[in-house]
Amino acid sequence: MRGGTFVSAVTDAHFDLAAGECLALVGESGCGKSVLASALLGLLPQNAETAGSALIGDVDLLAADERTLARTVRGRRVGLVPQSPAAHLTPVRTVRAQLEETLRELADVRRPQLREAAEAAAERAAFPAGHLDRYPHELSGGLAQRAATALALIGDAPLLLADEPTTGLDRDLVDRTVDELRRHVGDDRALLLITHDLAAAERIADRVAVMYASRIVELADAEDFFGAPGPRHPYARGLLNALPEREFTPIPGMPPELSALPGGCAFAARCSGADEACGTVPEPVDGVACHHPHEAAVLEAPRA
Ligand SMILES: Nc1ncnc2c1ncn2[C@@H]1O[C@H](COP(=O)(O)OP(=O)(O)OP(=O)(O)O)[C@@H](O)[C@H]1O
Ligand code: NI
Repeated sequence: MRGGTFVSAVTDAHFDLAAGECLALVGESGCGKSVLASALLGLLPQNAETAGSALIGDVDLLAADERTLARTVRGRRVGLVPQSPAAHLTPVRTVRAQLEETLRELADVRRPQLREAAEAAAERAAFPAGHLDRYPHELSGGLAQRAATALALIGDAPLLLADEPTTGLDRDLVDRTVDELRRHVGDDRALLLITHDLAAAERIADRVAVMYASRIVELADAEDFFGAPGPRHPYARGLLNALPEREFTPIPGMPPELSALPGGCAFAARCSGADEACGTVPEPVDGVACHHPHEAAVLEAPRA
């Protein structure tokens, strides 16, 4: 940033994602989810600094040059449903033209099959055929979202990043969209689903990663996380308890500024269980970065 300050947008993120698996990445607005996705596509701003590696097969996405990223990675090995589809669609071309171009480039479809293939691609993302000849500015937010999903599915990429793919959709369309993403993943592709919609995450995720103030603070099996024993990190527990169908109690306070992170655990200021141990950054143990995690089920004492 100007003035020599830094935003620590993603810190020590460590996870793997197998073929056939869906990992949901959840966490408060501004915690670093989209920056993490941008890093995997080589789409960070020019002045961003990265360290570490992100491997897909033998390609390190953080080290790959622009030519490799443009020709072999984006769309082909890593697909993206962008968070702001209206800003990613080409404003001066119709949805049909963009679908057809993508089909030509990524799936090698040629005339005369192109028209039918574009309609089939639109259908997969519930984009109505009657709107295919519209320009992006003529679409509602939800329609732009579906156009972006249709485009992202075409390349059959082994890794699909879906950044809030259900924003602006009604519940039944949310379910339909995430089910389609899940089906697309099948047994041989992987899905990183970034979402604020915990019900959507519960519906299709195998594992859940919870991010707080740039760090992944919990990585858990979806079944354990949403069912019993529930989340183990106090922030993750608070996130679930804030749901209307659960306790409907918000987490008090606000997350810290990523340009001025505290020295220790970033959640300590909002945590009722914090003590002097929380003055240091907790190392992840069994997927949970907390000094006082809620006990895992197997460790829980039998009830009398
Ligand atoms: N180009 C940039 N320059 C400076 N800071 C940035 C830039 N892009 C993102 N940030 C900052 O990085 C942090 C993480 O942003 P990010 O967009 O990844 O959040 P997010 O978790 O995706 O939030 P949301 O749920 O609202 O989409 C934020 O503090 C944001 O202000
Ligand atoms: Ni985001």
